[in-house]
Amino acid sequence: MQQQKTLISEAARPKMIAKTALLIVSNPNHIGKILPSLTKQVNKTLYIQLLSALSSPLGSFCPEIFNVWPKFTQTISGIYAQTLQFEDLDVRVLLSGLKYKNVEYIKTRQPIDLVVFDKCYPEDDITNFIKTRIPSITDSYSILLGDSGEFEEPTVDATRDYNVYKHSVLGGTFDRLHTAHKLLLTEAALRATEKVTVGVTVENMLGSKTLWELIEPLENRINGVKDFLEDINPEIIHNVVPISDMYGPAKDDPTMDVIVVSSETERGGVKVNEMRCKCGLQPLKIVTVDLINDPNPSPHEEIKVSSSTRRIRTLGKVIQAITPKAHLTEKPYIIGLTGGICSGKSGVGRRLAELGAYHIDCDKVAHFVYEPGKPAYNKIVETFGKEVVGENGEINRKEIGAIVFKDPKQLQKLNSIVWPAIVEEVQERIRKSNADVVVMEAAILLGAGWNKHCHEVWATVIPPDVALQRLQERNKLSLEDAKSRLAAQIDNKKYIEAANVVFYSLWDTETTKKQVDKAWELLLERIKCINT
Ligand SMILES: CC(C)(COP(=O)(O)OP(=O)(O)OC[C@H]1O[C@@H](n2cnc3c(N)ncnc32)[C@H](O)[C@@H]1O)[C@@H](O)C(=O)NCCC(=O)NCCS
Ligand SMILES: Nc1ncnc2c1ncn2[C@@H]1O[C@H](COP(=O)(O)OP(=O)(O)OP(=O)(O)O)[C@@H](O)[C@H]1O
Repeated sequence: MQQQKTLISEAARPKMIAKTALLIVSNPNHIGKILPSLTKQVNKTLYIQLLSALSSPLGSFCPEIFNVWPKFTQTISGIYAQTLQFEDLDVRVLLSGLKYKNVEYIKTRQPIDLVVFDKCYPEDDITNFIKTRIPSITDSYSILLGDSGEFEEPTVDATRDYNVYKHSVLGGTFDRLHTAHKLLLTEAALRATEKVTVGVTVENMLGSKTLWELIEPLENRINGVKDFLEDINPEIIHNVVPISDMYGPAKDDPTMDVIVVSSETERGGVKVNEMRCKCGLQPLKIVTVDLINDPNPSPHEEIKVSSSTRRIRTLGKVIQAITPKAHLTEKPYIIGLTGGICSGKSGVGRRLAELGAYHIDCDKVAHFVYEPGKPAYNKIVETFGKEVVGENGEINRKEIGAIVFKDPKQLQKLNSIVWPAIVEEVQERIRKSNADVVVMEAAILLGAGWNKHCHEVWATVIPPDVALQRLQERNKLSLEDAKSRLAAQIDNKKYIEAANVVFYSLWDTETTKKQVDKAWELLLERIKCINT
């Protein structure tokens, strides 16, 4: 039989990057050796199946620990720990082969287009294995073979309790499902013979979290948890429900046996039990998982792996697909930059100008079109009367503000004069600039509907309490005045919903600059793709 010698190396790379790969592992301790090159070949999901847990023609090992599922916790934590630095890859360690004897098929929800073995096997055996064991394989799959797999006995912590129960429970926000979440869910699945219940926090529990506005909608978070559990252990029931307090269904469900927490939420587990006692129910067994630390936290990021860090890392990147607008020409590429008062728009605009964009501040353009002899001047005087003209012949903006801010109809009239004049002036400046990239900065971008003139919308946000403080300091306003200015604008969530890219100027200006520099670099790549 001919031995296939392909190793994971530059030469052996399949031509296409796979969306989903399945790694069949005989040595879970050495996955870290394969991952750096493997992560260049797969860009979405990496399933991991321990070969040693399968009855397989490629060889099967069945040491004593495979009869007690929760003993896998340490092995699986070890596997995930080796994947931590590849956070863009969705890694999923499959449990069915571990929990149930004589499992023959490796079932995955995503179709597999690359199969990787950490060891060389005869070619015929591999082909046969793939055909008979992986029903979700695509027609055009590729194979890679590594050379790190010789089975090593997994380590087991003899002091831990490895009991299994019918029904396990856990809770969380589960925003951007990360490695620590996956380990908690895995522990819950390993402990349960029949059912896992997961409580997912609803919006009223999220307000204190960093960048809470970027937390995914409840439905997405629930679906993320369900999808993961269905992949790793489809054989048990997954009951994933919204919770609006820290107890969720765990406070009064008599069928639950065990709650899985981390060392930071252990106290929550104890409180759940206190509540159960009040309801006359048995306390839940508490299984505590250690905290997992982030391999490379930056300043302002948490030491532990966390969803907040993942949210921070999206700043400057595209968070919402960019819809092509057929009515816009490819060049210049126009970015609409918007955000609330004192959110840092001007700072971001200035940095983009330093990087090479043609920056137009629409506030300044508005001042320009009000000037005597400029497009809006005569119409404003015709509409609002000579009273709005000051002694110097210029429009008195305070005077006109007093008229329009107490009467929405008058405001609408003013906007219908000034907005088109601004757009016309902006377009004229863009034409003259001959720029490749234009940044059109406007607080009212969304309200005025100017986003239709932009290829992308970028938004700056800060928490309302910080905006309040900055506004008082910068504009020398009283607390009351600053509050009413803030109350009049749309909230951060609306900006974020409309934005393709978001900046958060909460920290020092250097951190904001880094977000902008990243956004610029990624933008240039995008535009290059469009132009080539
Ligand atoms: C109130 C709760 C649910 C809110 O969840 P939280 O916002 O903390 O969720 P988050 O998505 O951040 O984390 C979910 C779970 O993963 C754990 N976790 C998060 N990061 C890490 C990490 N780096 N390492 C280990 N565990 C981690 C959390 O401690 C938590 O147990 C939670 O904190 C809690 O008190 N849980 C214990 C009680 C419980 O489970 N109640 C609901 C039962 S249905
Ligand atoms: N990253 C940052 N860290 C600390 N302070 C900042 C940061 N960015 C901006 N600021 C401060 O916040 C205030 C508002 O910034 P800036 O003027 O850029 O906001 P803006 O969105 O353009 O405001 P407006 O629309 O109200 O004119 C300024 O006083 C600025 O110094």
